[in-house]
Amino acid sequence: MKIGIIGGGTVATFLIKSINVEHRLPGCTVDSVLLRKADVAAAWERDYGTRAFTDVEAFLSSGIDLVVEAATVEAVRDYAELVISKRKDLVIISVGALVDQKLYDRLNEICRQLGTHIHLPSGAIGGLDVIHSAMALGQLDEVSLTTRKPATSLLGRQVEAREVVFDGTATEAISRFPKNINVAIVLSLAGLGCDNTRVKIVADPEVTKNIHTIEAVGSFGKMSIQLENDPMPDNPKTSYLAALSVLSTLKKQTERISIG
Ligand SMILES: NC(=O)C1=CN([C@@H]2O[C@H](COP(=O)(O)OP(=O)(O)OC[C@H]3O[C@@H](n4cnc5c(N)ncnc54)[C@H](OP(=O)(O)O)[C@@H]3O)[C@@H](O)[C@H]2O)C=CC1
Ligand SMILES: O=C([O-])CC(=O)C(=O)O
Repeated sequence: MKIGIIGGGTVATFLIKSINVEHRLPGCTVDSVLLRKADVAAAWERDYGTRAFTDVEAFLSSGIDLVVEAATVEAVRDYAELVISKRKDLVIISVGALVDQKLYDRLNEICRQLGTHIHLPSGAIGGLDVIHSAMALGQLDEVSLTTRKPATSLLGRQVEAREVVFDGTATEAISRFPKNINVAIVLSLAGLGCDNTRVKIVADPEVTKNIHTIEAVGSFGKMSIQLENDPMPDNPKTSYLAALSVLSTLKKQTERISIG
């Protein structure tokens, strides 16, 4: 499988090192990367021997089978439709873009017409399997997410004491914190939707981890899961688990037996 990555930051670098340098996904290579700056593209070609493009059409024509978006919610808005229209499967990690129901419906319809697939990794959280099962008969009553992160990751400044910086719906949460709460949108899409999923975001001067607590109630019973995620050293907003979840999603594409 020939993979193309959009973005050249923390997750993209983790992927190219894991796949092309450490050969963690046999049969897969990152062949192309789409970046915004020519000097960064030149550095990627030099450092990783991959092809790096600043033009999206050239990137999509480079013989890749599947595209991983590892950039921003804006990049999803700009490129997702084009990628799947060229019959490339797409992995989206900046899931927050899909809070836009019109974009979601358009992408879904193109995939249906062309037989392409969009994969949304579980990212920095867990428990989506439970939410999915609960939704099989639509019997999920409540879902909530409480995210506690270092204040500097959320606000770009330190705070004196623990502070609730947001309490509302997933829809509002992602518009306020587009680089910190993509997890709320994947949770919403699996469950009750973005307007019916409660999100609380807490800036904490004490924590060094990204802590996500997910609670759900339905006909199955109750779920409560807490992740205490180690951050990526290069971008503490992003949890290591989020990068691992993209790698795991790619691995699943190569397997014949699906678990979960
Ligand atoms: N679903 C989940 O659970 C999680 C999702 N995320 C999301 O994953 C995404 C990637 O995270 P991370 O790698 O840590 O972020 P980084 O900020 O480290 O990297 C983002 C990269 O994207 C590049 N970029 C931005 N816009 C474009 C564009 N239009 N075309 C090509 N490249 C672009 C930036 O390059 P430059 O600005 O230099 O051009 C930068 O290199 C983020 O949106 C993040 O919020 C993160 C954690 C969890
Ligand atoms: O990585 C995390 O812990 C969560 C995150 O940034 C996001 O969902 O955008």
